[in-house]
Amino acid sequence: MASDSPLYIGFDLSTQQLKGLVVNSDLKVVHVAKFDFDADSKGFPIKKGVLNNEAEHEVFAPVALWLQALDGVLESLRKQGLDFRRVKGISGAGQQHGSVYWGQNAESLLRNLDSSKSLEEQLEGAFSHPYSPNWQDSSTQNECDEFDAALGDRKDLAQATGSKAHHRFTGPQILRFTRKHPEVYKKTSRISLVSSFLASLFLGHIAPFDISDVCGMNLWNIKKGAYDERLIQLCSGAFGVEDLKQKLGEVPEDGGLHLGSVHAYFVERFGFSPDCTVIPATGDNPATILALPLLPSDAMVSLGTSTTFLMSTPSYKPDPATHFFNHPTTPGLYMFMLCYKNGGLAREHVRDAINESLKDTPAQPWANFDKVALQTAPLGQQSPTDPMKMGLFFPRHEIVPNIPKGQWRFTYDANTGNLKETTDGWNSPQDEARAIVESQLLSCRLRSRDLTVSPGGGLPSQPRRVYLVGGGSKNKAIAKIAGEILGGVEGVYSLDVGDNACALGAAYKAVWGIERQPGQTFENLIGQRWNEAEFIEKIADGYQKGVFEQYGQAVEGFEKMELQVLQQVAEKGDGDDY
Ligand SMILES: Nc1ncnc2c1ncn2[C@@H]1O[C@H](COP(=O)(O)OP(=O)(O)O)[C@@H](O)[C@H]1O
Ligand SMILES: O=C(CO)[C@@H](O)[C@H](O)COP(=O)(O)O
Repeated sequence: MASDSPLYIGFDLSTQQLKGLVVNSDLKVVHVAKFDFDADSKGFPIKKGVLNNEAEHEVFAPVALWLQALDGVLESLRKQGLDFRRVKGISGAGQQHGSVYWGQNAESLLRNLDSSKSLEEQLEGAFSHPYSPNWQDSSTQNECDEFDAALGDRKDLAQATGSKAHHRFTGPQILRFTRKHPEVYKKTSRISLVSSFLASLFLGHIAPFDISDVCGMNLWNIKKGAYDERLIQLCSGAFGVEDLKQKLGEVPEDGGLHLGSVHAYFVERFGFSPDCTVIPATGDNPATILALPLLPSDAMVSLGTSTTFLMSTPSYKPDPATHFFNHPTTPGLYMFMLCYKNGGLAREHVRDAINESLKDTPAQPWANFDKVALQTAPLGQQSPTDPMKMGLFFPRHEIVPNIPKGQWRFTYDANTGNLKETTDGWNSPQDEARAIVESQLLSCRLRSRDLTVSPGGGLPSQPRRVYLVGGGSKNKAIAKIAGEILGGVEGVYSLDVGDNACALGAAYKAVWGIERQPGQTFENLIGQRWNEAEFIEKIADGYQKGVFEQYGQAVEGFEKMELQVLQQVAEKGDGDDY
């Protein structure tokens, strides 16, 4: 490639870090920089990127932290030798659902950014509220109940917005905000999602919401392609519909829209070209499905702080247990998603417990976890007549299903259907390495089975391929178990970019936004340039006859186990009952 050929940057503003990844028009990665919130930030008492108010089940992140991180990542890219003049387009991905509350002076502070000062110095005062509610927050049960009831019940809400009410969704969060901080809400000029916040910084004015990420609010009526008036009415509380609509702003349909040129701050401070164009940033999960030309028969599992299961599909089949979003680039397609709060951090608890029980601190912290997980038989069954061991391991209030934190261990006899809550026969924590991975993946299989089809040849319904992405995708033990449980006729794959899939998807979105021909879809453009042999690697077998069917029986027990736990917590007046 010529030394002045175009480059594109995708940013990923996730829970624990901000990444910036640069690609060329051939989709090859040429630079990656990362700012780890806990390790690299100064002045924020955060842990794993967030702050907690346990008493109210609140989880939130300081917005100024992200300003510090953005200058930090751009500085790292400069040190790596990135020639910013070549960057033709920028897009991004933000952790979903988080909201940023801008003060009255926001537009003027953004417009007048001074390149001799840092973003943090200049914009610290641009917010009416210094914190962004995080997707791990579960403070909004009352508001969720009101959202579910607003259109009838949770099924009706899911039908309209793609999801039932969820604690982390922005609509219930805004409603709670109007009640907890009415004076601050009154002084708020605009509300951004984390994705549109990121785009706003580059633009130097407040960017609109993205057509996919807006579906994570419980406010957008997907089939109507507009805000749902009844939900806006509810969410605006005492402040009125027009006021809220003005705070939220318009939502352009085109995910490749040219929002405008990068602000002079970035031109003067880092050497961007003044005609570098900002393309809408989307949610981190929608961006992840853009990291490759994903087919409707494929599944992606993102093993980040959260575990998410993602598919691209032409069918809109909303259900209270799942999520549907508009596809980030392609009208007529949807993104199907399951999201587990107890993903990476829950697996880390088991990993640490195993290392502790072995009194070992291995150089590769996952070494013991992996060894034990692979030594354990599927479902802990030494022989087919043994009962299956299965459990739920939730150090945090879980989303799917809505169950408060806790641990539950069961045995299940698939022949008799007998399910028993017991720790008998469990060797904890060793048995939990395999059990926690199985638990997360059995839940994915249970909830995605209606979207998968038989690949033919008499094989059972399953994905064509399973792609693993996110921090946990480098773990071969998890990949092996994923293939055994989810299947995948062609196998389990990881992306060459490892845990940077989300930033890569954002960078590809920028390539598409700038280089597409009129009417050219994302799939078409990326599909033509995609170099499969170079970009992905098969890391585990997928469908294996026998074990796949064994896990098929386990799914039945797993469903029963969840229902039993849901009933127990409902009797205690905790959680809810879908
Ligand atoms: N070798 C590994 N095996 C399993 N999990 C891992 C491994 N390496 C990193 N992880 C997990 O990856 C998570 C971070 O994933 P990442 O996708 O980078 O985060 P984010 O959610 O912030 O985007 C950590 O919580 C960690 O548990
Ligand atoms: O809440 C969700 C999706 O609904 C999470 O997936 C967030 O989008 C944060 O993701 P990571 O930081 O784990 O990537």
